[in-house]
Formats: sequence, C-alpha cells, structure tokens
Amino acid sequence: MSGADWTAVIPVKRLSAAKSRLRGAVPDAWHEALALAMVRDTVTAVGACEQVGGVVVVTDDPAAAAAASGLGARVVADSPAAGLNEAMSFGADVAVGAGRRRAVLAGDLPALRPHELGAALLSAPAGRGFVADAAGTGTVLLTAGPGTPLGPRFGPGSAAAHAASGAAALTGDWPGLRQDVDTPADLRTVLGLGAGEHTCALLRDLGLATGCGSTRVPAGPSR
Ligand SMILES: Nc1nc2c(ncn2[C@@H]2O[C@H](COP(=O)(O)OP(=O)(O)OP(=O)(O)O)[C@@H](O)[C@H]2O)c(=O)[nH]1
Ligand SMILES: C=C(OP(=O)(O)O)C(=O)O
Repeated sequence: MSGADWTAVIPVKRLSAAKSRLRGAVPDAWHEALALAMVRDTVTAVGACEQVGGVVVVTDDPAAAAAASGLGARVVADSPAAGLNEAMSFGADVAVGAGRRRAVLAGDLPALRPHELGAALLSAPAGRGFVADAAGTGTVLLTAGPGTPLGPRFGPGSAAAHAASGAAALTGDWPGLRQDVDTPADLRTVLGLGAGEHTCALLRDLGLATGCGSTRVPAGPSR
C-alpha cells in the first residue's frame, strides 16, 4: 500500500539521562543539546517521509516535548514510565491504537533520510517487521500492521529477539536509517553519512565538524 497511512512513534528518554554511552563526544554541558538535536533531526526526517501521516513522540522531557510539538508531532507522556519497550507499546498500541499501521523508531537517527524510511515501510508485511541496526544486532525500526500488537523486544540482541518473535527482517540499502548513535564512534559515522541540520550545526558550532562530511569528534568507548 502507498500513501501516508503510517503513524510513526518515537520514544525519547529524559535528556538528562539519555545517551549515556555517548557522554564525552561533546563537552558535558552540551550533551543534552546533542541528544535533543538528534531527536529534532529524527522527527524532521520521519515527518518528511511520504508514507508517514503522523508522528507521536513519547516523552516526559519538557525540552524534547516542546521541540517535537514545534515540528508538528503529537506528544504523549512516557507511560507507564517503565522503560523503552513499555513506552513504545503505549505509544503504538494505546496512544495511536492497534487499528493503524505503526512504525516505531529510536530518536537517535540523525542521518535518517525520509526516502529510506519510506522504502522500508513500503516493504513492511501485514504483521510485524523490523530493520536491524548497522551492527546487525540492534533494531532501529519496528513496524506493526492493523490489528497486530507491536510486541517490542528492544534491548541487547533485539534484532535476533524480534526475528525469533516472528517479525520479518526488512532489508535494503538504508545506511541513515540503520545508523543509530550510541557512541562517539557512531557519531563520527553519522557525520560521514551526512547528519541532519540540527546535529550538524551543533557540532559545527563546537568546532567538532567543519561540515557533515568531516569530523573531529573525540574517540570514546566503542559499543
Ligand atoms: N520514552 C522513553 N524513551 C526511551 C526510554 N529509554 C530509551 N528511550 C529512547 O529510545 C531510543 C533508543 O534508546 P537507547 O539507544 O537505548 O538510548 P539511551 O537509553 O538514551 O542510551 P544509553 O544511556 O547510552 O543506553 C532513544 O530515542 C531514547 O531516548 C524510556 O524509558 N522511555
Ligand atoms: C535498544 C536498542 O538500541 P541501542 O543499542 O540503541 O540501545 C536496540 O537496538 O534494541
């Protein structure tokens, strides 16, 4: 099916607690701003996808909520405040409703291109589908068709867990979609792919990148 018949759901943790593995990539005072910039770029790209008719952001963070609203997303509270999978299920199955086509993405995909998400959604099955991250072990996108509960299994080894739970692996040449940012090394990769404007501008302002194709992000612990 084509058309904007998907509703995207993006969970965002409180920025003060988010992206702990990324700490050190930028001076500490800028860490939350970096996490927020990545959320802005993700929401912008998702909202620009032709297959997406609406974006719901699940968060208790006031700055992320304000930014998401400003970008046209609907914001719902992080309910039941019990972690990532619970926030995703609440957003997809309760706030949006299981009658719709739902696409759940992490909020740390600053190199995402709208056409990559569109291609992945066009290849999604009637039931559940997922896109593995660049490493092949994690998950960056989980989809559920009408009448199908989301059934998220995010966390370590989530790609295998989603496959074992019956979700179909969606494959394609989608480097921006697959590249989530957990570590400073991921951030360097994202800059090479071409980060969205907010992430790129912040790193440029900090003198860590001259453009999105060149980087001096300090090395940090790898995944
Ligand atoms: N609403 C909500 N979002 C979450 C929660 N945990 C993670 N997220 C979001 O889910 C996406 C992927 O999360 P992770 O990569 O595990 O991010 P993280 O927990 O911020 O990172 P680390 O501290 O490095 O583990 C990001 O957009 C996070 O903000 C949660 O408990 N509630
Ligand atoms: C939670 C996940 O991702 P991350 O490695 O970004 O924490 C996941 O891939 O299931």
